[in-house]
Amino acid sequence: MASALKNLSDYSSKNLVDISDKIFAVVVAEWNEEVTGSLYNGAVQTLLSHGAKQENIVKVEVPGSFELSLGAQKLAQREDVDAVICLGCVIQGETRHFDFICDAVAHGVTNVSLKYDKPVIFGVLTPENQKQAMDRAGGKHGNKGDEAAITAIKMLAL
Ligand SMILES: Nc1c(NC[C@H](O)[C@H](O)[C@H](O)CO)[nH]c(=O)[nH]c1=O
Ligand SMILES: CC(=O)[C@@H](O)COP(=O)(O)O
Repeated sequence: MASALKNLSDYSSKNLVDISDKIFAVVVAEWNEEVTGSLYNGAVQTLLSHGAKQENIVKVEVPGSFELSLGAQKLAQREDVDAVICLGCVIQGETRHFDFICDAVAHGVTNVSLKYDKPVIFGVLTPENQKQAMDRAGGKHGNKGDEAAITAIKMLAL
């Protein structure tokens, strides 16, 4: 369902697990930092509002979304980390580079999650332009960071 039809920050908080002792690693891409910074703020606020402790939220920055997979792997392999949230924004350019990055990070993040049997959340925007990105980073369609954080919490219930 398109974000235009389902706000990214519209979710149910029912029946969530206690996350007061859970450690969340958040890997943030530096590319499009205005957008990814908003995603990060949304994710952290969502985690805190559901009982996570600030000291249990570990932030790691990587250069771009392509590097999110390796950043996620380095954190997922830590026994003390319960879930990893990957945040990025890949904006379409003139060439097919966009496709390769998006495909690589989607597969890479999935592989890390399966390898370490932990939630590794794909919180990566793949917009056509800056406006679409901002609309999904705290704008009219909500915040992808909120969605990524609540997804991590829900996956911890499995
Ligand atoms: N164009 C965007 C990039 N490009 C950089 C790649 O992610 C990567 O860092 C580079 O190819 C070196 O490996 N990254 C984004 O996150 N967003 C973009 O729009
Ligand atoms: C998604 C990208 O890497 C993008 O910024 C590259 O732009 P272009 O395809 O115009 O080189």
